[in-house]
Amino acid sequence: MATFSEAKLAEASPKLLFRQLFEKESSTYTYLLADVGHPDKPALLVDPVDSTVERDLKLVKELGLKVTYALNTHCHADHVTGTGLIKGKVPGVKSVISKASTAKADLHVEAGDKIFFGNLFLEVRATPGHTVGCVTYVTGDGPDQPQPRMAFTGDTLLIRGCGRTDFQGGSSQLLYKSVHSQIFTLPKDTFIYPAHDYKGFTVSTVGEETQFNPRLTKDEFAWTLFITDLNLPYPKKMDIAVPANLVCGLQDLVNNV
Ligand SMILES: N[C@@H](CCC(=O)N[C@@H](CSS)C(=O)NCC(=O)O)C(=O)O
Ligand SMILES: [Fe+2]
Repeated sequence: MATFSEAKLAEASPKLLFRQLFEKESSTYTYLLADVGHPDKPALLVDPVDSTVERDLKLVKELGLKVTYALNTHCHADHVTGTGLIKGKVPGVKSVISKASTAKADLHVEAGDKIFFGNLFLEVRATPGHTVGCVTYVTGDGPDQPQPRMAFTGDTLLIRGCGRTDFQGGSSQLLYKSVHSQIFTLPKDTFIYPAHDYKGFTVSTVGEETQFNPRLTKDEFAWTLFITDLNLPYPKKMDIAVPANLVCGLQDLVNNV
């Protein structure tokens, strides 16, 4: 006979709680997702920043959620990830990043992998180009999963923009291919949630970006000319951020061991 909690779990229908959080210094978005239809309210954080971990975990506590995973879309160059700090503060949280990133984490993911939180999940799409290990996390496809779908594109696709391709194994050819084959092929109503915004946008859709993204609507020749002539200064924190993010944001602890 099923116990009360097993029966409750079997009955539980997935229900997404979603919050978009912003870190001003690096213009980074962190996303909080939880299955609040599940008795444990399991949650995950995508691209947390070290300086806003306290804020994010306070919100998690207020909402009665249980964080199980802290994910990165890639090894960031402009800010230090909060995943290591979160692991230290919330026992049991597993850090997640792509295998191709070569960064330290509890879980290394590849294309097609699914990360479950309750009865909801994010699916991994490999979207290299901004860095060699960039991935896009897409909400699940299926009758119980939230619709329209949501794509957490990291720095691969920004709203009306995209990530630079001039460091960390970046490749303009790969970024173009990743966006066109892995993101623009999603249903048109799929929401685009990027890791940064420098222009005041919060959300877009696949349909909007396929029409209005000034970079990725170019043909491949015009795109290559454009992106190779971008000439952006390197991120100010790059020399601190990249080595720290290769060890889950815990460079100081690792160096002091
Ligand atoms: N000024 C910022 C860094 C800005 C920057 O280079 N952003 C990256 C994403 S973070 S790795 C990028 O790809 N930008 C594309 C663009 O078109 O702006 C700093 O100093 O941190
Ligand atoms: Fe980046």
